[in-house]
Amino acid sequence: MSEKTPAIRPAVIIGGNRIPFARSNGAYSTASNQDMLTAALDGLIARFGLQGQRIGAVAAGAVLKHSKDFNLVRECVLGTSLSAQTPAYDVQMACATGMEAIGSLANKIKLGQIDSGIGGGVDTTSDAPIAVSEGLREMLMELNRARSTSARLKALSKFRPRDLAPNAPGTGEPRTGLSMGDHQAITTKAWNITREAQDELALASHKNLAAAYDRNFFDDLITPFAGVSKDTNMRADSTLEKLASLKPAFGKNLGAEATMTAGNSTPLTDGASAVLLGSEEYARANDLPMLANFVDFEAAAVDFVHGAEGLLMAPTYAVARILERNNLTLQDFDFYEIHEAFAGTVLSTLAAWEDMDFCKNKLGLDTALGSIDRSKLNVNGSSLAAGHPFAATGGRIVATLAKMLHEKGSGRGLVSVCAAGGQGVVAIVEAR
Ligand SMILES: CC(=O)CC(=O)SCCNC(=O)CCNC(=O)[C@H](O)C(C)(C)COP(=O)(O)OP(=O)(O)OC[C@H]1O[C@@H](n2cnc3c(N)ncnc32)[C@H](O)[C@@H]1OP(=O)(O)O
Repeated sequence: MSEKTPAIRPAVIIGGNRIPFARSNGAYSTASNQDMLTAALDGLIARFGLQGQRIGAVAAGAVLKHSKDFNLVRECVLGTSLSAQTPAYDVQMACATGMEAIGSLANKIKLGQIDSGIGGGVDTTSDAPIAVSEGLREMLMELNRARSTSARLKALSKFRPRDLAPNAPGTGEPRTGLSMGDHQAITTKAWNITREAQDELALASHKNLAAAYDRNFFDDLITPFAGVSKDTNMRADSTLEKLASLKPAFGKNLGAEATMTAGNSTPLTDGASAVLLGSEEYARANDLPMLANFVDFEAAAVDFVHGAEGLLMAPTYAVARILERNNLTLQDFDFYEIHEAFAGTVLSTLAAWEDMDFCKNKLGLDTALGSIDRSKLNVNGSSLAAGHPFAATGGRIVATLAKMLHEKGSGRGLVSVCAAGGQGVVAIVEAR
């Protein structure tokens, strides 16, 4: 190490805040990304007394955003009581946005570049950006440039009624045209994941989330927003019988083998989250709690376009690499937070880690990573129950896990988040 290389120091998770997540076109149907992320930040600021503070950096993002939100996160910061001298930037890595934002801030803290940071994300599918068609855009741009009546008429003459059809974003992968659910249906079938196993995982997610609310676990992690105080997708009264009765929503071409339903898939969701990180010195100087250390994170990507791997399987690769780098085994964890994009995603991921061929031939390991103790998986519920506002999920998971580790007083947690485009980000968090 050269004399100028900065020393690596711990990045500490101080705490988090999110607004309750709401099903799309429901309670937050008139709220914008800016409204929701600002609310999540406001709650964090109030909880930790950050009013007027210049934070080292705020990093967050949204998967779906309007063009007017080109500087979304900085605009949100300006709408809060943080010092206006707080720099902010947008991050976008599909559903791994929140993880990537938090990880990049943790690295800056570790290197001594900043003392404090707020990472998170927001998304709304209720206020999804609807773009005009290419034909209408070209006509409007020409009209805008026109300097004479004849030029304006010429531009207007190019209008075609069909150009009024709007372009709304979908959950389709641009390179394959398949929805993420249809991609997962292929993977779910390839790994022989049964409908029953998916429904059981979905039910456990709802029951675990409801139990966490019942023991007031979320009291210092969530602030109400727009009259909502709990995740609106949560169904504490869901049953295996009801889940078993639902029709397939994805992989319908698989006929009797189509196992993915609205009950074992995440719903489209609106929401926002924020997590405060800092150095130990910052936390001590500001009399703030230190819940856990954000130890390390790793990203991976797979070639799903040519069918070499399932769209949402990148975390299996990232986990193999982060374990090796940290000299850990898959069993060295007290909690596993595996984002439930679909129940089939979690179960395919677990099956892959248990599979000798996959671990040897795909992950390049000597042996299988093995199985995990399922009683340590998503113990306070996950995305199937809470919902999944794409970029906000990472912040929800990191804040939840840090609090779980703090309550336990020791141990280590593994985070795994899959993302569109065949990507994934995983992380290790440790109790202090
Ligand atoms: C983005 C990334 O980078 C990576 C990722 O995370 S990938 C994941 C991205 N997310 C997605 O792709 C979203 C996928 N989800 C969807 O598109 C939609 O939610 C969906 C197509 C699955 C379902 O939509 P929908 O038809 O509107 O569902 P919804 O009406 O709520 O539910 C259908 C039925 O299931 C029932 N149901 C749903 N969940 C239930 C539960 N847990 N228990 C009991 N019943 C349930 C509902 O009550 C409803 O029943 P009825 O017909 O009797 O009223």
